Amino acid sequence: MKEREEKSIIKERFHYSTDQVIEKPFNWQQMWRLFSYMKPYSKNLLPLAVITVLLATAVRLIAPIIIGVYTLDHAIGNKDMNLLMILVGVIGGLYTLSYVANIFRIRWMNMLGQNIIFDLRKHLFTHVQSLSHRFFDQRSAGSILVRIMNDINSLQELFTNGVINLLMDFLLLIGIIVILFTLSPELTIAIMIILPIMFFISTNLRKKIRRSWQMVRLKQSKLNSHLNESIQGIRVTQAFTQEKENIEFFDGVNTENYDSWRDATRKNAMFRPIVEMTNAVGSAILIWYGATLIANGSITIGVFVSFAFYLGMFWEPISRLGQVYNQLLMGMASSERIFEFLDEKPIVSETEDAIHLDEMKGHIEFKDVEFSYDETRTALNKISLTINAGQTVALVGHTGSGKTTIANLISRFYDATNGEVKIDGNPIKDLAISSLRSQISVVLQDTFIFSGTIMENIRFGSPDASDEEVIRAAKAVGAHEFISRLSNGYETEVEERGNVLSVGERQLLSFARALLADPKILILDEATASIDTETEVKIQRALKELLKGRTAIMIAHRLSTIREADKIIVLDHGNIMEEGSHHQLMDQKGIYYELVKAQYRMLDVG
Ligand SMILES: Nc1ncnc2c1ncn2[C@@H]1O[C@H](COP(=O)(O)OP(=O)(O)OP(=O)(O)O)[C@@H](O)[C@H]1O
Repeated sequence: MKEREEKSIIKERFHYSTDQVIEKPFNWQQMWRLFSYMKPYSKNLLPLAVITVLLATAVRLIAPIIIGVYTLDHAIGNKDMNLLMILVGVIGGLYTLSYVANIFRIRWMNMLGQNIIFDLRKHLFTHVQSLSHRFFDQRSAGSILVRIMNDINSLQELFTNGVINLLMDFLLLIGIIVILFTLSPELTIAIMIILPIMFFISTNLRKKIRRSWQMVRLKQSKLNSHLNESIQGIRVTQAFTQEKENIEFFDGVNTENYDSWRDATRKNAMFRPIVEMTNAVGSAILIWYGATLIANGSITIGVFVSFAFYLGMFWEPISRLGQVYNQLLMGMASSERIFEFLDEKPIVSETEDAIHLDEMKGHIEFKDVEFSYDETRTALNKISLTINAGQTVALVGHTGSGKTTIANLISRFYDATNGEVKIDGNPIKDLAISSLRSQISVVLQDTFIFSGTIMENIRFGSPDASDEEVIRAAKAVGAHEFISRLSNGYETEVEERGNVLSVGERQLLSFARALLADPKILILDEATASIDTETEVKIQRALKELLKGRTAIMIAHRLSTIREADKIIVLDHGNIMEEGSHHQLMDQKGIYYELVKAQYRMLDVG
């Protein structure tokens, strides 16, 4: 009992919520949208591939008649050796043509498939880059990765083989039916009896197959999300010795993934045998009824042989169409998920006539701004504040009081629910996002370091900066010293997230990165929290110089760092409680005074 309880706790630990199975019927509009990715190739690769398909299909359709009716009935039946030789030559020539056409078909189709996948992945990545913070708040990184990698990969087979097979098989099927009817309508009708049975079985299976492929994607996404989180959080896991529990949870997710695959492939595997069974029934009918027709003189042996050839070919496109249909179903499930992302509009968007502020001054105004991340809680409550250009303003308050939210609204990572944010007198919604953000630098406590060299990391926001400028920025924030001590100095490679650097060193890097971008507005969100006091003093000194001519918003819990700010704004539960300089607020003996006193008391105790 206890064991079961423990297990359920582990099961309850991770939640990956947003990737539900999207249940929609087969959707032609979506199909059309997917195929529209072929459009850029409609003048080169696509027509070339279609021509080769038409050639190969035509050869396959003509060959059985030549072999059956012409060779058997005419040449061999009439012992016409000349005709026989000509026919052998024609058959040889046709097969050579088909062979060459197939080589090119495969080459061109692969190129077409790869190009479409390349375009689609680029489109999706570009789109995801433009999406607002809210989108990423609601999804795990792993589930986004699945869509950009796995879902797009699953379309590869469809575009490389599926689409063209669809055309080829469709043409073959129609061609064969027309030829069979021309040769012997009654024998054709006899064989066709099986078609509806087959159709009925396959349509029933279709729905189940489609749903199970969707389930596979869902489970894969969950597995990916969990993997991503486990690896990123491995240090915490090990510190709390939760490896065993994590492995157990992973086993659960991995098993779910395995089971979903097994279920989908099992249903998938039923398709082919059904087609082959009906093929066998068709052959039996042909032999029995065909023999009767030969006996009563309705058809010749040549027609019978041609029929046998066509029958062999007839089931091939049907069976392959079944496979293509499965590919289509998988493709539909994936494309539904891809299009769901592509249809996601950036919540923060700009108007067509957005203003480009080339020389921002840095005057910020909040007027009755209300904001909530979700419907349940208010993060900011009718906030009004003014920050003059060039001022340094500190935001203080308890955890969760709304400091970062104010910074988020200034960078326009979110839009205010009510009220207005203005920069240099312009409503922020009227500004071009790139012109706004390129003049704002944000330094967060959790600094993101990209894989690459230290030099590249500092240069991240200002790709045109010279090495000298990078070094100057690093010196200005006191990062030069530790960088010089690294094995390769500025050329030292750091891995993703900069795990080889200390938190403080990463912080210094992000300072240099922010300053190099030469912003008009600098937002420092708990930026000096991980830096030792000595370095902080250095940075404070450097900052004084660097903040000249810029508007700065400093968010700090360590109140000693913000004493000299022009203005201190005290927040509580999304409301502004106090506003003024350090001395004014100390005189007021309000919340700020209490916070400062509390910190001094803590220091005294320490
Ligand atoms: N992405 C988010 N989605 C939903 N709620 C959020 C999100 N970010 C913050 N919140 C909530 O909004 C409120 C204000 O958060 P905010 O990050 O602005 O606080 P803060 O004052 O910066 O806190 P801290 O000092 O801990 O950084 C909090 O209640 C927080 O839980």
